[in-house]
Amino acid sequence: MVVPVRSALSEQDVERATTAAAGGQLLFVCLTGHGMPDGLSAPALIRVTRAATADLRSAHVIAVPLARHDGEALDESMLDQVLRSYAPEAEVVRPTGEGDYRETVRAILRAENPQGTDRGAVVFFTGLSGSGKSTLATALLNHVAETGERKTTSLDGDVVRRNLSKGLTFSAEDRETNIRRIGWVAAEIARHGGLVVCSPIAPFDSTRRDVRRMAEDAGATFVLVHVATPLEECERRDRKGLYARARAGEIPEFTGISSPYEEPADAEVVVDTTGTDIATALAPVLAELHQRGVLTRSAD
Ligand SMILES: Nc1ncnc2c1ncn2[C@@H]1O[C@H](COP(=O)(O)OS(=O)(=O)O)[C@@H](OP(=O)(O)O)[C@H]1O
Ligand SMILES: Nc1ncnc2c1ncn2[C@@H]1O[C@H](COP(=O)(O)OP(=O)(O)O)[C@@H](O)[C@H]1O
Repeated sequence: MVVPVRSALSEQDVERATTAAAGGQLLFVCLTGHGMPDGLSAPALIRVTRAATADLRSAHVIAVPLARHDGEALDESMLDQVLRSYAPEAEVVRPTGEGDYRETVRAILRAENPQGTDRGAVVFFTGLSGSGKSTLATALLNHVAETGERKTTSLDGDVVRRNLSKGLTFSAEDRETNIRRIGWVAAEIARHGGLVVCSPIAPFDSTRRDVRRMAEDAGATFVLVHVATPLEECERRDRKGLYARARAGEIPEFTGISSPYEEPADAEVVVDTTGTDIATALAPVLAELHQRGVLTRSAD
């Protein structure tokens, strides 16, 4: 009997396979190639399969790096060939995943898929220069430092450009490289359970969506915050005098003046900081983070 495995086996799956094998050999084939394991990493798929079948005497667990292709029919026929090459005469038992999991399997699934504040998270502020991204990011980081609930990392636009992205320009290509680097680092930190607060301009919709995908593929919660303070207000603030210089033609490709900012249509939170204090502007961000389980504690 041969069992192709793409996700955790339930007790009922194992029982069905054992009954069908009627004392004969059982071969569990973990499909570990790209796109095959369902919601698990390849090593975790092997571990849960070993745990689910630990009590079986005549069972073997092997891993086959068969990757998912474009069509279901092709995937099925490749799988069929693979199974037949390992066990030419064997009947195939397909698991349903329905039923209960053994405690050892559940423990692995829990560790692989952390929930609540154990789960990594990326809070990504985007908006024009002077919109309030750094101020709100700092306020959020201070809030979390005060509650002591989670470990945090800040990836602020200006700071990243002095370190990780030193030497990059403000061309569209370099901005994209800059944001992808932020996304990659953020996803790696979040993969290990950290809370990452990013605050670059990130003017392009497609790059922001890529960053969301990177974070979510790392198993993290992603929250996009559009700091939607209008250009007129950012320009009125002109804290660094950059808008005046951009208007005077001294800074080329300045966001909002001579370089585009694509407003996000997929932001979880939108805040306009015009005429509001910082705590008021941060409130909807905190509400979203509490609602998503990223934070649970309140500052006193
Ligand atoms: N041409 C041009 N356009 C926009 N911004 C400019 C430019 N040149 C320098 N600066 C300063 O760089 C900060 C933005 O850097 P980012 O890395 O966040 O930008 S981007 O996401 O790569 O588009 C931005 O900082 P913030 O004001 O904190 O947003 C500016 O101070
Ligand atoms: N409610 C608010 N939230 C955030 N910033 C505000 C608010 N009201 C006024 N500001 C001011 O706006 C400016 C925003 O600057 P900054 O946070 O550096 O923006 P960015 O990082 O988007 O360039 C700061 O001088 C800040 O004090």
